[in-house]
Amino acid sequence: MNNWTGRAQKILEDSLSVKRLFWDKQRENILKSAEAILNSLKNGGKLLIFGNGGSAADAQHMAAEFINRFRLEREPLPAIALTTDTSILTAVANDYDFSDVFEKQIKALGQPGDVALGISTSGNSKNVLRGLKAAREQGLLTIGLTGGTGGNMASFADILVVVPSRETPRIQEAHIFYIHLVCELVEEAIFAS
Ligand SMILES: O=C(CO)[C@@H](O)[C@H](O)[C@H](O)[C@H](O)COP(=O)(O)O
Ligand SMILES: [Zn+2]
Repeated sequence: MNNWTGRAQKILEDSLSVKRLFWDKQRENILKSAEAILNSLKNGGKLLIFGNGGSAADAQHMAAEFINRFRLEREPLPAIALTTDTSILTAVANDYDFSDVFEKQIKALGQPGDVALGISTSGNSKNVLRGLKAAREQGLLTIGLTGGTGGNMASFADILVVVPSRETPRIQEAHIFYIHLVCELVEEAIFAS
């Protein structure tokens, strides 16, 4: 049998310390971005979320929490993951380029006052950067959820939320903490009496 206990323990410790460091170093940006989402929703805006691979799953996960419910019984909140319609994704990628898949949807669906949340651990996925750029040009508030150096996301994000790690899986584990934290804070602010 493999002796995985030590290795698993190390992965756990790394994951915990990245999350702790994330909170310690990025508290201000985390809370500022949650407030921006809250203000948008309170004023009739919506949240558009996008990313690749694990971050596409995170985008869908977050949209589901907003539309269905998180911890409170309450009315749905408007959020759309731009990662789910395979007809749109394949048509745009096939006819144009994969780097256009989020930009086109932002142009079609984004309204001034909405929030665009682009998720990329490297901060360098072209389609995510193009989505954020289009969102900014269209008057949306842009949030970049990233890791490491933040890559090129700083150029297109009004608020940059950076997980201080260079390990994609550890960054993603902190991203899901961020997503649940934002859902919980926003839901309580709107619905808890
Ligand atoms: O979940 C993982 C790795 O943990 C992968 O699916 C990962 O998300 C994909 O390789 C993405 O394409 C990486 O893109 P990005 O985070 O650099 O924007
Ligand atoms: Zn992953």
